[in-house]
Amino acid sequence: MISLTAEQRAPVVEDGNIYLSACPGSGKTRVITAKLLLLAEAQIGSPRSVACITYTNAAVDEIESRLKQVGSRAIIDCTEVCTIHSFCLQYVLRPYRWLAPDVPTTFKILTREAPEFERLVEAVEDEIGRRIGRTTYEDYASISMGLDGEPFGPGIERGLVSVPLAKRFWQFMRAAGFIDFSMILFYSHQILHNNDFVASGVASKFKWLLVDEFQDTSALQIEIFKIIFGHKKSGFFLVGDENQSIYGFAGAVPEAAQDFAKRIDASFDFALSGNFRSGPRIVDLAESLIPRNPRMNSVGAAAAYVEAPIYVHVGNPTLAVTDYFLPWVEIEGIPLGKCAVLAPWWTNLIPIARHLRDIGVPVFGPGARPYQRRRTFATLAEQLGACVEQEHLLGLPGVEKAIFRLAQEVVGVTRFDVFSYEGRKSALSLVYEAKRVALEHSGGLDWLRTCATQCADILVRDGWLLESQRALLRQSVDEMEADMARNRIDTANLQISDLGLFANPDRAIKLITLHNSKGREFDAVAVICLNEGRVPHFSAETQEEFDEARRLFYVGISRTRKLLLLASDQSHWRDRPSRFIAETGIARSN
Ligand SMILES: Nc1ncnc2c1ncn2[C@@H]1O[C@H](COP(=O)(O)OP(=O)(O)OP(=O)(O)O)[C@@H](O)[C@H]1O
Repeated sequence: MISLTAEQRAPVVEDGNIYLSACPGSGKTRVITAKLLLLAEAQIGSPRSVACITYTNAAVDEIESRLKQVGSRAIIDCTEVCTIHSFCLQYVLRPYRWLAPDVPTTFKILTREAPEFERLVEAVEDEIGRRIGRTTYEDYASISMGLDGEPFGPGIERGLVSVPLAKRFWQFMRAAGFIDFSMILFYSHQILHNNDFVASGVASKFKWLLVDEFQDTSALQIEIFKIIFGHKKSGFFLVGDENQSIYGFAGAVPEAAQDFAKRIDASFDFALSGNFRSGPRIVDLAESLIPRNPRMNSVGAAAAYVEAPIYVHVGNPTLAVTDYFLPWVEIEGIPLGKCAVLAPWWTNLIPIARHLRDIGVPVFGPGARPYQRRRTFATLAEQLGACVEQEHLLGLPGVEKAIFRLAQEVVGVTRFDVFSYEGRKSALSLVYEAKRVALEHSGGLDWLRTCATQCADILVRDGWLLESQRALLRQSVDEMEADMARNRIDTANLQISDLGLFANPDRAIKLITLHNSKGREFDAVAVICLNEGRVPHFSAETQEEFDEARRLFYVGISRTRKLLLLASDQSHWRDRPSRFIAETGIARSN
């Protein structure tokens, strides 16, 4: 069974709809898993299930693996752990696509990483004779379809993508047989809203819906939940932290989340205030920034962490990492793989990643890869690079996933049989070949070139690639080389282990944006670029925008267990440290 504290157990054993407010590090995942087990056990023998809807695929994996450790087969069969997008795909959009005529018949999901994404953006920009700028792709990637079917998001707000252009992009997307993540929600909502029998079917299937990170639920998701709730067959267990709501720009509406909880008459009597992650000095700092009621406290092993947070104001952000953070983690004996540098934007992280790589510090994050991740051979090469170094074969599932992705991208087919005996044999052949090639070519680039040719032979032989596609991997290595030349990488010194690092980042320091750090934890964290104009962003005008920036800062500082370094710098607009530094009351230490 899962061990819980009294405050964790209380909402688990309570009946009825609940909105659980939970502080950072309070074990939300543990509580949700315990609740899921309890509710699913009651469904054994009935056709109904319990859905647990989480924010990311990583959270799905974590809950599923915990379930497998503690739940019986019969219980697990009564659960469905998924993101809201896969929930909608599985129970609404795939089975009832014919009720949404705008959705292509056999649609695929367009992600930012798919090569078609950039091609479609280019087609739209071509039409108006505009050249692709530094941020064009990201501007398009930031756009979502709202409840009313209209585009919204930072790209629109900044005026870089007009509404007609966004709609043209969507038109091209659908014509090419794709929809994006926001469309999954939009069309699912449309189907549920217009077709009572579909909504009733979903509500009948799920006795309970457990929703994690409820504070960042978008208006569309809430409308979907409202429809399901309207059938009066399903209960809701909502878990969230209103102080960690950071996705307003992407459509999250914290007040709408609270309104929904009130509408379903959820009990607000439960709160988690024990933080198992961060030491008391870090908790005090977070409390100065955003006081909670009840107050957050360090509990368990975290209560014994003694280090106080440090604040520095330096010449540039890289110095904060090299001159303060790295020496500190070394003195404290914290492995690099358990450290993270967080910044407001990924563009802040790129020069730091490059510098750290140049001085031999293994890094994982934006700008760390010397070539573009979406290159056809990149993922498989990285997985194989990781296996070359290992005696054991724990990297095999990673190789299988890479073959799966490759077949999907290149051949355009979904080959689940990769995860069978045949796939395992191919993966093993690739690993042995990669190891053999490494004996002959120890330099990263030579290894990459030879491996691409040999791997293509194996993949064609085993039927994962077509004969006509044999040359693609080798061509992809040429593209990777061109990327590296553009990035002025010293390819003569590229090691196989440099490639392997991206498949197996355990020993690398993580460079992450504040937004992407949500839900993660590290032993040591440096939050950098804490200047006015960055946090809060210079475009912030309304109180709500300032409040969201404060919450973003709060998410960042609450990711660490032991060490916290905050840094502002002189390289930015007016050099003024973020107002939130003063709000924490932390003294200037240099
Ligand atoms: N009852 C408990 N006993 C011991 N450790 C616990 C307990 N509950 C949670 N923890 C530990 O606390 C840490 C934080 O848990 P978790 O990651 O679920 O936090 P969270 O509430 O999701 O945090 P955040 O919202 O900040 O992401 C984990 O390392 C977890 O193992």
